[in-house]
Amino acid sequence: MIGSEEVERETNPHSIVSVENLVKSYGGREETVRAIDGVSLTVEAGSIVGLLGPNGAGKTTLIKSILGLITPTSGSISVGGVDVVENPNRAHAKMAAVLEGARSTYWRLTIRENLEFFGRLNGEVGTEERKRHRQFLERLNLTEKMDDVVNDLSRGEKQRVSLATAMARDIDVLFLDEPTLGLDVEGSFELQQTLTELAAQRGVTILVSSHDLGMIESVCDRGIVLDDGEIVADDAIENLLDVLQTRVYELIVEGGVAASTRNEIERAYDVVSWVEHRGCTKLTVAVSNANRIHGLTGALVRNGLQIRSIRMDDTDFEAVFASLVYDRPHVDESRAARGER
Ligand SMILES: Nc1ncnc2c1ncn2[C@@H]1O[C@H](COP(=O)(O)OP(=O)(O)OP(=O)(O)O)[C@@H](O)[C@H]1O
Repeated sequence: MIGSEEVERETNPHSIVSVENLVKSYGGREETVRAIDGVSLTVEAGSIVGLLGPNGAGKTTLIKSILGLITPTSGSISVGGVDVVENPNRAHAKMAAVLEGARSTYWRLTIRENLEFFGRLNGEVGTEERKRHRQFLERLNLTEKMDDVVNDLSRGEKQRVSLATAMARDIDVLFLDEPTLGLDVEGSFELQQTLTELAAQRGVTILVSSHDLGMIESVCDRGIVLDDGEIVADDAIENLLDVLQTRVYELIVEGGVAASTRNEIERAYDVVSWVEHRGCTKLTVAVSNANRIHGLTGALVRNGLQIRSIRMDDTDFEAVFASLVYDRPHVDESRAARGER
């Protein structure tokens, strides 16, 4: 409305992002996927929040909705007091995103040219801005490559340029989707340091979605776990350590496993599934402390079983979240078919 001042929506003066009862459905009449199913949250300015959850949980949809890249089915979102759906341009001026697989830089331009281009989106690029760009490139170890065309850089360097261009604008909120994907250990460590400094020194609020639980643990103040479009946990990172340090192991033992042995193991461990196949049984368990695996192998051997192999599955987040955290049973078809629990 002409002449009317925008109503500040936040009730908490320190919150910068506010999502209320967000629903986002995809699809038509035939089949609808409710990717976000009634999510409400607020994010404090200057904090680093990790978004966790299995594949398809709704993390990317949530980030894209807050960014105003997709229109919610219902609910409201505001950033810095500005309604993202009603005023996408004003809200956008406060945010930047480094999204997985998305090209947020121009690959035919040099790093310097990219920074000038993206910097100009927020106004004139003067001496002050250029100084800030230089500092940022130094921090990201990109100074020497400033005049290289982005296309010629390594994957990790491209990732860092995306971050630099996002920060070339003076933004309040930064979103990152799987930022450590494709980075080596050193690259990942440098990225983590940069994020921590951005929040601490420039007060930038960061929302990061990642399957890299170690990274989430080391940079985030708070973790939000999504499953099936709903928030199933929202807590300080130290209260989520059980989840973050959980790993899934697959043990293969010779032959079948007696019901009494299964019961004993299930009483002591978070068993994800038992699957019998070709004369062997594959036991999948989630453990939050690797030392517990020794206890488990001991119990199997004591019950007369011979262990053929043990493998850590660092990628089975579905199992981690389902079996441990929120009591949502991970269905084992072989057992369901036999009518077992
Ligand atoms: N454009 C789309 N059209 C239809 N369905 C979609 C679309 N985008 C996402 N979905 C569905 O919405 C649900 C949530 O997807 P989303 O990508 O938000 O999850 P995610 O937690 O980011 O998953 P991942 O970790 O695999 O990236 C999934 O069931 C997905 O298949």
